[in-house]
Amino acid sequence: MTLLRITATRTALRVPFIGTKTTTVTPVSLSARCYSGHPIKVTHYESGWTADGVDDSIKGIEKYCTQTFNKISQVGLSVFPKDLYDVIPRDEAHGRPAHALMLRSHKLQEDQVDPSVRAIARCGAGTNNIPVARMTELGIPVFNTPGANANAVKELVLCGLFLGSRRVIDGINHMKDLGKQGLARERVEKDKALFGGREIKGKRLAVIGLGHIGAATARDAHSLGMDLVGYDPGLSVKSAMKLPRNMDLADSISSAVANADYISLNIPYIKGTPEEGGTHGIIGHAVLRHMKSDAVILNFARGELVDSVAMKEFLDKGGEGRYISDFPDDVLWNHENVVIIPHLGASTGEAEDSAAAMAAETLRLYLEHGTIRHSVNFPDTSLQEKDSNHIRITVVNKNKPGVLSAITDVFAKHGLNIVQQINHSRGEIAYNVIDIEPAAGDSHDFRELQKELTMHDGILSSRIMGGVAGNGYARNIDGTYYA
Ligand SMILES: NC(=O)c1ccc[n+]([C@@H]2O[C@H](COP(=O)([O-])OP(=O)(O)OC[C@H]3O[C@@H](n4cnc5c(N)ncnc54)[C@H](O)[C@@H]3O)[C@@H](O)[C@H]2O)c1
Ligand SMILES: O=C(O)[C@H](O)COP(=O)(O)O
Repeated sequence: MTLLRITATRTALRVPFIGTKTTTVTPVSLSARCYSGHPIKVTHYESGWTADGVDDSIKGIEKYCTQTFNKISQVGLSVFPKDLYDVIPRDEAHGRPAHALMLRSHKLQEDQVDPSVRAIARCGAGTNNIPVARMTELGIPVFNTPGANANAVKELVLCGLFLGSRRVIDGINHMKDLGKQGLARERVEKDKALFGGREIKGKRLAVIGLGHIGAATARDAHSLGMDLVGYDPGLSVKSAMKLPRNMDLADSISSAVANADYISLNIPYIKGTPEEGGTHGIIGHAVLRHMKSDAVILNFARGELVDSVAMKEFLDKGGEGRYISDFPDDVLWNHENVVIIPHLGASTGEAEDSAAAMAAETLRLYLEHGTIRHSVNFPDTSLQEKDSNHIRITVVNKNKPGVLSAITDVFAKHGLNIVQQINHSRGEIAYNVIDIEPAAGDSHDFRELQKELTMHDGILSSRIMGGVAGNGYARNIDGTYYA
């Protein structure tokens, strides 16, 4: 743990040796925090992740450790400066504690989240592979990368539109069969009648979910001459302004899909049925019965949104309906009116670079400055760094009465003046960024301050920032102090 006792003057912070190890760090390794260019001495409190014991495995680590699940773009990972971050694949970490986790579609288990993990970043949009509700209980922000891969997905949705209107895949497979038999030239003109299609111009597209992907799909479909209807009960003003001007907006999924020739699903997967507030199986019998028998359903959002059995019944009715999906499906995979793609929506170099870079920048902002943006469970929070000798402390607490005043009381008790602070809440959680500026000549016991702060009943964790990277974090796990 960092910063046990600090003796401050107006021009420099001097930290006397108290713990087992002393390091002198310069402002460069302080990740651009502002200590007016004066080197400060930081003492570690190396207790490891037990209340009192010392864990040798974390001694001497003076960088943030970001661990990756899935293959993450090197362009994105290069956002982490090498002097401040070690970035290692999880299966090469050999028990080294992580400060941040980065992943794509890996299904994260709670036991893969070390007690040292301060943040998790999903390089992509959907966070249903992360136990977000549990991370919120543990006070760990989960980030994603809104819009970073939207263009890639939109392009594959457009590809799906064309695949759904022309029997291109069946035709390609047929030509392979004929080629094998040496009959291609002889049969092509006769057999092409088997694979006739229709045009998308003038057809009606229903876009369910008008966020980054849905809005971009609507814009391009408009340029292709399609007639548009959308449904999104949470439509943001920003997204609404990006929609084609003559797009109809429906007040339910059922009314959006009625009369639509194509339906594009672009909504998040949320556990639970629609009746329970989730989106599991949202495209089931109740919605499918409103669809035209030749409707083409494009699912580049999540497989679980569609009730596969209900979809099979719809496709089996003998109409020309089709289902194009980016996700495996045990029921529909070999249906003649189904096209299954192996989750390729975001698999372009551009999208992988952009999502990884955004995730890395977001993690850096949080780890180095305490800033929160693009989080799916924490409130947006940003407090501009003051150009002075301040020390920044962040606190994650339960959003309930009395905790904020308890936090400020601890600072007052330690004779520390808060020069600026911000407190934002979201649902069950609240987050504070607090800057203090010890008066000239004062001596403060930061180890005790952090323990008192963190062990308050309503507090989940705290960080004293600006010391050695990776240190300065303490958690209150069910009344036990981990630092
Ligand atoms: N195939 C892929 O590789 C791939 C890539 C990126 C995203 N996705 C999926 O697509 C989803 C959307 O991505 P995005 O970047 O557009 O996200 P986004 O957050 O920008 O947009 C999602 C929109 O859906 C709306 N919405 C939520 N629930 C709804 C409901 N029940 N009915 C109608 N609208 C609803 C929201 O209000 C929001 O506007 C992601 O959650 C993810 O599951 C898939
Ligand atoms: O939600 C997403 O962003 C997509 O499903 C992409 O997932 P991937 O990064 O595993 O391709």
